[in-house]
Amino acid sequence: MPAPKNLFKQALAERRPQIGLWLGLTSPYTAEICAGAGYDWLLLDGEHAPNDIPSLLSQLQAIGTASHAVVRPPIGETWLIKQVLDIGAQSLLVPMVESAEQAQALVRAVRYPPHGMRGVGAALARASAFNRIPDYLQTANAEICLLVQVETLSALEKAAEIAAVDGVDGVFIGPSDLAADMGFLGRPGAPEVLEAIALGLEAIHGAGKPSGILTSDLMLARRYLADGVSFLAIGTDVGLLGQATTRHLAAFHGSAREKPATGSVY
Ligand SMILES: O=C(O)C(=O)C[C@H](O)[C@@H](O)CO
Repeated sequence: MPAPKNLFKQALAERRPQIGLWLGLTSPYTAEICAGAGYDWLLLDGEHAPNDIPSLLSQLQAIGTASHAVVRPPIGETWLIKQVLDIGAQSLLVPMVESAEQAQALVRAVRYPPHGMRGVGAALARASAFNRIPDYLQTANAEICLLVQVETLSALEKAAEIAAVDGVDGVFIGPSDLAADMGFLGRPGAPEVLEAIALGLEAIHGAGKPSGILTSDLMLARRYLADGVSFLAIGTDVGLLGQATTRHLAAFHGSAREKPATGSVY
C-alpha cells in the first residue's frame, strides 16, 4: 500500500483552481467547522499564528479528508519540516524563499534519501499510519507538495528561477510582505504592489508552475483567478470571525458602529 494520494497536488499539476481559507485560530474545533464549509484547502499557519507541532497535529486530525490541509512552518528548517511531514502534512508552504538554491535545499528537506535528506522515523509517525502503510518510505516523496513563498522584490525578480526548480510544485506570492518590502507597509492592494504581483505571476506561469496568493478582497480574488492563479486563499478565519462578531453586535444595537480594521486587508 502506498502513501495517500495527494489530490491537492494532482489538482495543481492539472491547473484545477483550488480555493482556500487561511486558518490562524489554531483550533481543531474551528478547523473542523471551516473544513465542513467546502474549501478545497485550508492553510494552517505556523508563521503568524501561535501554532506548534501538537496544535498542527490536532488540526490535521480534525480536518481529515474533509478538506486539504497545507501547513506553513514558521521557517524552512529541515528539522521542522521533518516534524511537520511526520505528523501527516503532505503539503507545505514555506515562507521567505529568496533563491533557487534555497528552493533546492527545501526540495531535499522534503524527500527521503537518495533524493533528499528527510530523516527516517516513519515507523513512529502518523504520516505512515503508524507503520501500517508498508510502502510509505518508497512512495512518500511523490505525494509531497512543496509550495514556496516569494515575498520580497528581490525574490520576485528571481520568481522564474525559483519556480523552475525541479520539485517545487507551486509558488505563492505573499502580498503583505511584498508590499512592506516595496515601501507600502499595510497596503498590499497598492497599484505598484499589484503591478509587481502581476509580473511575478507571469514569471511563475512562464516557468510552467502553478501560482498562489491570498486576498480577502473577493473582486481581486476573482481577478487573480482570471489571471491564472491556481491556489487562492480568499480570506482568513480570524478576519471572518472578527468581522462577523463586530457586525453582529452593531446589528443588535441598530447602529453602524462597525469599524473596519486598520492596517490589514485580512
Ligand atoms: O506576505 C503575505 O501576505 C503572507 O505571507 C500572508 C500573511 O502572512 C498572512 O498571514 C495574512 O496576514
